[in-house]
Amino acid sequence: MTVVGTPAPASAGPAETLEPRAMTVPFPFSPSLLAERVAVVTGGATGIGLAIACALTEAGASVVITSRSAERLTAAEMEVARRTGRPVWSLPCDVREEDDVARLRDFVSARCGAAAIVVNNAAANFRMPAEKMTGRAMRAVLDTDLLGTYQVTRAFFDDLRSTGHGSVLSIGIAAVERGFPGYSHAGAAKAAIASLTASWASEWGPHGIRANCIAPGPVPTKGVWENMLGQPPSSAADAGAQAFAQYAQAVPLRRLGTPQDVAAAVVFLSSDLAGWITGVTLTVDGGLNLTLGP
Ligand SMILES: CCC/C=C/C(=O)SCCNC(=O)CCNC(=O)[C@H](O)C(C)(C)COP(=O)([O-])OP(=O)([O-])OC[C@H]1O[C@@H](n2cnc3c(N)ncnc32)[C@H](O)[C@@H]1OP(=O)([O-])[O-]
Ligand SMILES: NC(=O)C1=CN([C@@H]2O[C@H](COP(=O)(O)OP(=O)(O)OC[C@H]3O[C@@H](n4cnc5c(N)ncnc54)[C@H](OP(=O)(O)O)[C@@H]3O)[C@@H](O)[C@H]2O)C=CC1
Repeated sequence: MTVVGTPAPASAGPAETLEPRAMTVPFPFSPSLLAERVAVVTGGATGIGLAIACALTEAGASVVITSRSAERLTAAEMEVARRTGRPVWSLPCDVREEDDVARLRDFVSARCGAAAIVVNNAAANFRMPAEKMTGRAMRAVLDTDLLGTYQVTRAFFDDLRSTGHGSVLSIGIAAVERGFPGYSHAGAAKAAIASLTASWASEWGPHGIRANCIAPGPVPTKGVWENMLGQPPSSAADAGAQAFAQYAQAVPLRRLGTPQDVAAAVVFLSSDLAGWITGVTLTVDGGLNLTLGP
């Protein structure tokens, strides 16, 4: 059984070993909480998406993960099985490509049945000053984060409705209404995702589909290190690691987030425990947004 905040395995790379740990508590949900439910997690082979796939699996769901890399997906299948003792299924899919997304829907349906839970976690990012932002750069991120989220969710609409308890969860970013300096493309995409979520919640509530957004604060995954900060640090003495350690002191709860912090919120919001919660953006950031002023 995995736990929330499970320490990284001995084989983990430097980025994982430097990840700050949550308080270690037993997996808090019943293993039958999501029994008979089928879940799809985009970007589910790494970082936060992998933790979400593990947590949904542990809560009893049948989970399909997807990303562009077949290699990473195969490794993730093994990792989920190792951590949970249960299988997941995977299919490469670029969320920007409509044909890929249609294949994904057919694959999920054939292997597991109608999806009741869709987690839009796939995203792309790179630092670029706003005045240098080309149309191609803007589109690369909007297509992945925003169009991908819309496209995947819409493809599964009939499935979500047919289950009678559909749940869409999209991963945003905490305090996005303040902008995202250096990443204006990702900030715009994530802000739009919060609006999409509210529209879906209103339009699809009568169909029994809930739609919510989770907005994490900083979670030092390998993806963040590689795409936003350069190479992962080689040791805790590395300047990047030191900067993160300092950043953690600004957080009221005095630590950065872990993928498991976000995954626990996903399991709760996906389940009937949250059966009357829809259209919300839940911030998961240790209180960091409270320090940013009015
Ligand atoms: C607090 C933290 C919050 C959030 C965290 C995360 O999201 S973590 C998630 C982190 N995970 C990830 O990010 C996942 C991995 N990321 C990726 O796969 C890529 O970043 C991608 C999907 C954006 C590439 O999309 P693609 O194959 O369509 O790209 P392309 O090659 O066709 O280029 C299109 C245009 O984009 C530009 N441009 C592109 N890349 C860079 C760059 N590195 N550098 C600079 N610029 C870049 C470039 O201008 C190019 O136009 P040009 O100059 O040719 O006219
Ligand atoms: N870590 C953090 O501090 C924060 C993260 N977030 C959000 O959390 C989510 C997960 O981030 P994190 O785990 O840190 O980073 P990762 O880089 O580990 O996760 C991003 C995932 O998206 C997948 N992906 C990227 N582009 C595509 C695409 N076109 N089609 C399908 N899959 C794609 C990647 O897989 P592949 O390359 O194989 O396609 C990767 O698995 C993202 O939505 C991110 O914006 C939000 C706030 C803070």
